[in-house]
Parts: sequence; structure tokens; C-alpha cells
Amino acid sequence: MNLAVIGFGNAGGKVVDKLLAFEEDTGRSLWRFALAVNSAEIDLAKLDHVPRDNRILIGQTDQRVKGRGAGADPEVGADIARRDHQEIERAMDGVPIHDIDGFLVVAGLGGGTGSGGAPVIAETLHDRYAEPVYGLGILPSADEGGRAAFNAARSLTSFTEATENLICFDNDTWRQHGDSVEMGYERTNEEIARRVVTLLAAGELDGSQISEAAMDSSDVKRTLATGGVSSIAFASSEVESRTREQRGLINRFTNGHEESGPDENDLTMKIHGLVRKAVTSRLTVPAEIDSAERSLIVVSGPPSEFSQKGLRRAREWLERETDSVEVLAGDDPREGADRLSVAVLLSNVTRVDRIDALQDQAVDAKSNIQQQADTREDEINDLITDDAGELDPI
Ligand SMILES: Nc1nc2c(ncn2[C@@H]2O[C@H](COP(=O)(O)OP(=O)(O)OP(=O)(O)O)[C@@H](O)[C@H]2O)c(=O)[nH]1
Repeated sequence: MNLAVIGFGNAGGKVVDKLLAFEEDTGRSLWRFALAVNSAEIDLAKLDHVPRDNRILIGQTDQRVKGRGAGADPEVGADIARRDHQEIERAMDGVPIHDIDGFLVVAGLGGGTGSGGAPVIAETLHDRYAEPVYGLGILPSADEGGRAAFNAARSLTSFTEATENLICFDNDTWRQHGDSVEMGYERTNEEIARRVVTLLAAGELDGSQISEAAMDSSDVKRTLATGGVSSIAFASSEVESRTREQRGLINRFTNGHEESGPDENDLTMKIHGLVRKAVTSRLTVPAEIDSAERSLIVVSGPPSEFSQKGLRRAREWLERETDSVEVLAGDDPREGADRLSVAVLLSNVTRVDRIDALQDQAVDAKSNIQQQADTREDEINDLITDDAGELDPI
């Protein structure tokens, strides 16, 4: 696919930066336009890959923001996104609209700018362009507290409604003991980029080789066109360089039509095994896979490692596991790649415990926030006046 990507807020910008870095490192070219929008000047300055002219500071004239962020208040994030929409839209004029299959809006949902602003910009894009708008929403980890859960649960509803599909990534699931916050984010952002780029680069028109079972961007679009929330599974294995060269040679002699031979069974098992491994290991957000409406398998790597039989078996296996006939599978040839990677999109998953838990935490937080607001004025009064009311203020 070819996409325009927009990062909203601090996490949104950092993840977009990583998506661009991963694209560059792996010789892909799926991002046809990248924009970072934030209310904190300092966060925009830290980005490495988003071009300077494509970094937009919003909310500068808002007294609550003044270039320093939305203070984890999504109402502020939504307000400034609405108020400064013209500036954002002006920047979006640079999108090569005839060259893209859709938009991807990225944000962390636990804060203010991304949580409130991303659904607003998704809706604006939806109204202005015919191309589909997808979301990538990062859920806060449980230990970030009630306010982050409250923001994320509210944003999840509006972001899902404003997009064709919201791919979720759960920080709680990917947290590791011993990581500092920044180190943890650096690592998780790389994991996000690996998964999202491997999945969405399939079918990109970049002049690279087209294989017999090549994934088409319309397949990816169809799988994403369900509405709701999605999760990505991923696994990869190293390609031994000698084997790669040997297979490449055989492929050249047989014009890529090698159907059987001593290696064919190995390749079939390898691809089938990788798909099983991906789906049974950690997903971007843990979900019951048989609740997915549609799925898509992308196998990416050197074409000498591909096996159509392996792909077919993997698809049949996933159809059984998801109890659905809506499973598409294809490959994405990357000559020279040193890994064989599999990304599986589980689209419109409806049983996601982590989202239920986030909503429970948000409901508790809402009643705490309400309770504290109700009693706060009395408590302040109690503190600043004497018990018997004998003292007069000056
Ligand atoms: N995976 C990942 N999550 C992040 C990162 N930075 C922040 N987050 C998550 O994103 C949420 C929102 O944080 P930010 O993006 O900093 O907030 P913001 O949208 O800029 O909003 P304000 O700071 O209130 O203006 C946090 O609650 C974290 O859960 C990151 O680099 N990677």
C-alpha cells in the first residue's frame, strides 16, 4: 500500500518517526507523505525523520497550551485540533492524493493532544477525501493510572468511529521489567514499526519484483474495511545466506517455478510454522482470534524463501483457527532481505480483554474524579477557615 501518515501528539510523532526509519532501513517506500502535529514544541524538535516543514505546532495561542502540551486533557487536544484545522489542512495539501491508497493517523490515547486530536483529524480527513482513513492507537499501560485509562477509553470510542479501522497497540502487554520509560518506548516503537510496515508495505507500488502470489493493496484494503478494532501478529526467522544464494540460483534456472524438490517441504513447513508462531505469540493487542471478522497473512522476504504450498496451508490453518472463510494470504518479495517475516492482520476482533479492563479502570477513575471535584471546594474551605468561624478574612 501507499499511504500518507500523520502522527498526533508526542507518541504519534515518535511512532511516525520510527515508521519512516524502518521503511528506510528495509528499502521500502510506502509512506508517500508524513506529518507530525503536536502542541508541544520541544517534542516536535526531537524528531529525526519527519521533514521539518511537515511538523505542525498547534494551540500556540491557547492560554492552556502555549506550546507546551495539552496537559493530558483530551478536551484541550480536541479543541486546538478543531481551532487550528486550517493550518493542518494546509499542510495536508502536500499529500500526493492520486498516489495513495489511504491515510494512517497515529496517536497515544492516554494523554491530551493525541487522544483528543487524532479522532478530530481523522474525521476531517474522512470528510475531505474519498480515501479510507485508518488509525493506529496506542493504549496506555495499567500502571499509568486512572486518568490515562479514562482518556484512552473515551478516545477509543471516537477514534474507532472516525476511522475505517483502528489498529491497536497495548503498552501494558509490551511493557518489560527493568526498562526505563524511554528505553521501553524506544523498544516498543520499533516493534510497532516492524509490524505495521511489514503488513502495510505489501502491495506497495515501488517498482520491486511482483511474485505469483503477490499481495495486492486492494486485499489489504478489503481486510481493513470492517470497521472496529484490529490486532497484528508477527514472527520472523533469519534466512541463512548460503541457502538464500543457492535457492536464488535454482529459482533463476527454473524461472521461479520450482514446485518440488528437497527444499520445498522445508519451505512449506517454515512458512506454515511462522504463521502459527505469529498468531500464537504476543499480538499488538491480545485478542481472541476466533472473534476476528477477516484476516490477512503477508509473507515478506527473499522470493527464494517463498512457498505457495506453505502459504496455502497457513491460510487453511488460519481459516480453521478463526472460524472464518475471510482469510487472504499473499507475499511481498524483498530481494536481499535477511529475514523471512510474517505479519497477520486480525481485523475487527470483538473479544479483547485488555480493552474491557481499560474501560473498567476508566469507569472507576471517572467516579473518583467526580467525587474529588464534588468535595474539593468544601475541603479547601475547611482548610482556609477556622473551625468556629471566628476569624474574618482581610
Ligand atoms: N508506545 C509508546 N507509547 C507512548 C510513547 N510516548 C507516550 N506513549 C503513550 O502515549 C500516551 C500519551 O502520551 P503523549 O503522546 O506524550 O501525550 P500527548 O498526546 O502528546 O498529549 P499531551 O502530553 O497531554 O499534550 C501515554 O499515556 C503513553 O501510554 C512512545 O514513545 N511509545
